[in-house]
Amino acid sequence: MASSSAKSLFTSPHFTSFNRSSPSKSPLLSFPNSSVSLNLHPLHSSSSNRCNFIPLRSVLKTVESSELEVQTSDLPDPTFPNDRSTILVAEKLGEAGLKLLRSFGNVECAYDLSPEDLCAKISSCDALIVRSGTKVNRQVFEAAKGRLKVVGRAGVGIDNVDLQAATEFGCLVVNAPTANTIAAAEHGIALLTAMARNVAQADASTKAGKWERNKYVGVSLVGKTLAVMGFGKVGSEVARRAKGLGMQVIAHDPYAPVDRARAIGVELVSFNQAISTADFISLHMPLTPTTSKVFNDDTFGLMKKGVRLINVARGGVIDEDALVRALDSGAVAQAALDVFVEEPPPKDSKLVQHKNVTVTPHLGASTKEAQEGVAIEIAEAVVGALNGELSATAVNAPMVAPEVLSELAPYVVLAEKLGRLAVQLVAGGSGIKSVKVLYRSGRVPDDLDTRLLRAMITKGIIEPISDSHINLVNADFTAKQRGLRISEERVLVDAPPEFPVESIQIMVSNVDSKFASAITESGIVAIEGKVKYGVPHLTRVGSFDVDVSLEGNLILCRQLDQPGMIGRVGNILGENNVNVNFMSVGRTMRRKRAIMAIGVDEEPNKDTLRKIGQVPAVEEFVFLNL
Ligand SMILES: NC(=O)c1ccc[n+]([C@@H]2O[C@H](COP(=O)([O-])OP(=O)(O)OC[C@H]3O[C@@H](n4cnc5c(N)ncnc54)[C@H](O)[C@@H]3O)[C@@H](O)[C@H]2O)c1
Ligand SMILES: O=C(O)[C@H](O)COP(=O)(O)O
Repeated sequence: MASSSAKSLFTSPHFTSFNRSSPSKSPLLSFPNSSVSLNLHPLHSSSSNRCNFIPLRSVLKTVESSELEVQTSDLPDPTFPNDRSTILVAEKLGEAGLKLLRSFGNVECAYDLSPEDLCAKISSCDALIVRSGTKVNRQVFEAAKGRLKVVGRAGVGIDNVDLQAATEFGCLVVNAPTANTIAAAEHGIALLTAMARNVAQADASTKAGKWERNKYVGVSLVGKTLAVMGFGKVGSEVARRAKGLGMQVIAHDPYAPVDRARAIGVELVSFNQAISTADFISLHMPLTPTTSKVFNDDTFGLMKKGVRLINVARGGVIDEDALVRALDSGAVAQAALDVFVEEPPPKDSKLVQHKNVTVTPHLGASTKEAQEGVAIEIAEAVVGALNGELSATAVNAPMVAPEVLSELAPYVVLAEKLGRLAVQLVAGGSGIKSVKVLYRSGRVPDDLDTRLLRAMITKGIIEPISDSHINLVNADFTAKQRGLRISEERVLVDAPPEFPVESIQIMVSNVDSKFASAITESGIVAIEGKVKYGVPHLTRVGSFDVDVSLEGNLILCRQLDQPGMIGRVGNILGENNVNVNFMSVGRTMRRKRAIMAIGVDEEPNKDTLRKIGQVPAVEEFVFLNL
């Protein structure tokens, strides 16, 4: 979205800045020009927020009294106002969640879409909700053409979502990590007991008219050792239940707190110790590059002969061919599997057909209770994200608590405007590589969460000079991709701690400036701002103190400090119908040099700017678009 004001700013350097000692250079940096937009929303990049804010409590209230039916294909209601968000639900979701979503936006339920159909639909959707059966890959984000703001995974595992691509496209990914924990743990225990007593095989045999009491003698659980691999939410619930069955439980999890394990009487051990001492091994780790095929020929070789394996985590943590070999050789006596590398697995899968294997079709989360819970959990997360709230279940963005978000609100505006000013002060061709941000605060550094401010500074620096749309999700990634290094320092100062930030200073090194006075004695472009009575102010430019509210646009003007300058420049602006909203003068010494900072509501035309440049005492000036 290129605005004409931004274009004229960047393509008319002669009239936007003027420097007697060093004539202005070419337009800013070498990136394409783009929009000038301001937005507090951490996900939306344009200033038009498509969603109306509805507090979640009132959404829930609406849901309770709603009569809406669940339908499998619910095209957007044409009577809905156009600015409602469109939410595509691509896999079956519990009714309570659907109702909550419908009370907020246009909901289309389209299950079993082919990858092509999903890509075709996605460019008209603001949010997408899936379970484990839909691959949300890079093609989906590309096809979304920037509209998709949030992907909601109605469950825990996010291995079917390309998080890197989501981040690059500035799309938030949220999941529903808690509502199906018990269901998955109960399914793990169901598989453990069913496998130990051959329930599935005996059931099939009996229904086939046989009576095979000797063939299906099982093994007992009491006193046996169970290794829980991955001691997270599901793993620890499985451990708790297995202890109730009289099993010895050990666990392996490199990241689990020892205290939590100790509290339920579980010993955390190494990977090798866990798999070599266990009679039963239950898998509960996520599928990641590190855990992919971690159960393979080598590791099966380390296990006790005749071990029994349960997997309700992800098929990909097991090398399935190796498991077939281990089952054939008897190294693994039995396996009970809910999840597979490919889902559904091929009909002739040797693993699925193996006589010592019990299988279910990824049913771990499939209880009525869990599905309703997951649906509500994901609907709340998606609605919250579309409303600009940062979800507690965000997977690819820093989580910022709502109270932090609200107290930082005015500083977020300040941060973006300072970033925007800093980039415009840099002379064309300089190329910004290194930016240092200094936060002065009355709070100890650990008490100041600056991730949101850093993201907004990045947005301010990059958006005016590129096509990128920056939000909290992709700010760090985009900065890195452009070779822009943003370092931060927090300094404790004597200021009231009830305000999170006293001042924000942005320093850009190794660049020329189109306004030489913005360069400090140490040769860096530096500006500083503060929030005063809730309004962002520019308080320092280079070595000059100024005080101008950051609203509208800004003219910085360096002149010889002499009487009548404010009147002269003010007159030129007034004669040309440019309204001055704020003005301040900062000087180094009486009757030496001064900087005049003038806030203007309108963008002065070229002629007006030329007239300011022609005032004899004016040494340099720059027009900056906020
Ligand atoms: N079958 C189902 O329907 C179903 C239902 C729910 C969850 N799941 C799957 O179960 C798994 C666990 O879910 P959760 O909710 O407990 O997640 P969780 O994040 O609470 O727990 C995962 C645990 O695995 C640990 N871990 C990570 N890498 C590990 C490694 N290399 N070795 C050992 N442990 C490692 C983590 O530290 C964490 O404690 C996920 O893969 C999830 O997708 C499946
Ligand atoms: O990771 C999960 O939450 C489970 O595997 C459940 O997946 P599902 O939503 O496809 O049942």
